[in-house]
Amino acid sequence: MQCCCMYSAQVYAQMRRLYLQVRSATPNCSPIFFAISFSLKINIMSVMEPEKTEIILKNHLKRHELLSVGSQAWTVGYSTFDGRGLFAKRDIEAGELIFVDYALLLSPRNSEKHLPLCVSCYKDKCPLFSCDRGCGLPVCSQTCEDSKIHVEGECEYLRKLKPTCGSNWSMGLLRGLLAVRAITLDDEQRDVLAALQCHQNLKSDREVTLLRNNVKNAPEPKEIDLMMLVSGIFNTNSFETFVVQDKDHHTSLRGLYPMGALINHACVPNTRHHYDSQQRLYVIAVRPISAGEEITMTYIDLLWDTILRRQVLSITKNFSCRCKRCSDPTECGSLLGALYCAAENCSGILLPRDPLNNESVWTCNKCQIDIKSRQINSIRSGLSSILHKYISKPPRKLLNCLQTELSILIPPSNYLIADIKYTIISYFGKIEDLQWADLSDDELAIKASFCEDLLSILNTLGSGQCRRRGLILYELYCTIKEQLRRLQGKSNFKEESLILLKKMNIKDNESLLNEVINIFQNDTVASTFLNGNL
Ligand SMILES: C[S@@+](CC[C@H](N)C(=O)[O-])C[C@H]1O[C@@H](n2cnc3c(N)ncnc32)[C@H](O)[C@@H]1O
Repeated sequence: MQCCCMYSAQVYAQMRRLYLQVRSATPNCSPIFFAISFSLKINIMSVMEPEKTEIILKNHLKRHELLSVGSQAWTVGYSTFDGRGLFAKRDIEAGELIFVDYALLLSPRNSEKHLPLCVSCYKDKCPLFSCDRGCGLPVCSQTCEDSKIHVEGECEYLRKLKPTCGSNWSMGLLRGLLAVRAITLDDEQRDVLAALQCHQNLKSDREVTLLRNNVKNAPEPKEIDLMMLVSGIFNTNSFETFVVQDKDHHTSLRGLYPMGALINHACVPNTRHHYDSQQRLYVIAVRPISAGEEITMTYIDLLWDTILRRQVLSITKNFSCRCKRCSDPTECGSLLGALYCAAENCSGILLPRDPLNNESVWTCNKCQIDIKSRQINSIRSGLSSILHKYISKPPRKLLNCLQTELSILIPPSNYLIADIKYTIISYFGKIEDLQWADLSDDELAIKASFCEDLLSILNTLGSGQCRRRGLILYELYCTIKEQLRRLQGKSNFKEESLILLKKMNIKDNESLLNEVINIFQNDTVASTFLNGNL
């Protein structure tokens, strides 16, 4: 879902900004807010029963000729997480495609940051003009203006409402497009919509207001009800999807995928997902899944610690995660949340006694001292603000801070350290002034060792063939390729290459690339950064 990983330096920087915003915003959230959300109970009464849901989902897939894809290894059932979920009907192998889903609704994101773009092809790097029919939306070509989906959908409805923008196109209408598209769904599509969960407090009038502010005739009350319902369903279930424009550029959209919307979140999920060029959603097993096991995906970042993951899920998705990883103080042995013990001369680490309780004390594994949650929160806020100061520094400076100050303050297993390592591997060899030729041999070795550290965290978590593994493996592959290239002129090239690969515990570099290719097959976004390797 929001996991949504992209991989250009520019997009990574955007992700970081969002991440830091969330991170700095969460400590200020009222404890009452968390108390309310943490007391949410399993509510199986408010959702459609599994059997009926499954019939509707199958009809939806049939309509888009996707029912036979993936040999129907799934079924719908009640979940121990909340409501319904998808379950394996038989054993599923690692790497197996479980299903392909078609978006019931696609919409541009409603913030100006992601706009403007053409409402038909979703491209944003082309000149946009107002649709000649007078609907007030931007298009980029005659073909886009005449596309059936546009003409018979939002264009016709908007003209009835009489847009106020005259012969121009309107940013407000573009931002509120989801509300308009909700109205254009046919009966069968509305049946699918009715099968999806809607958190009442995730309903938003944002799109409706944008629409009303930009038309002469207000939508009817029952239309507004439907628009509000769709906003709630979207905010409960939507995925971030992408339209690839060129190697370095893709536009971000929101998509409602009925099958995807039935998958619950786990902090170590058993699937990964990606999109093809028609924004169809592919869900693939990252490890073997046994018959009867729930099929899960992650809505957020695997490398975050429990406190951050649960806070973000609570704020953005309105539920409190109680998965296996969240319930384990060591996070499956990864120690991503560990903090240094503050007691004098103690080299132990602090971990929560009960990670599902926000008020839990934290205990040192050496001196057994107990630290109250209030103190833990202030240590975390302090570390976040220190990191905030460092994270905008140029990557070489950041590396220096990591090796000096930060490594004294934060245990090596902590997610903040993992996060900085990920930032460094994303920049070294990839951005201006830090191209491969600019990196010293030592810097190459550091990048390789950071890749190994991050892969080791993922192995400890048991996250299988996930996308993040693919991204890190690709960085490792490129780094080793450059290291081998530098050895080429040497007389003892063969021996030194073997020593290098042995040190990394790798048979040959091409096997890394093969694993990357395996993970990213058919993934349109990944193919843009894999430089023709797919
Ligand atoms: C995309 S829907 C998943 C399907 C949903 N359970 C249903 O019955 O339609 C997301 C919602 O499912 C619930 N959910 C998903 N993962 C969960 C988890 N790990 N723990 C608790 N609730 C979860 C939350 O209510 C969340 O807002």
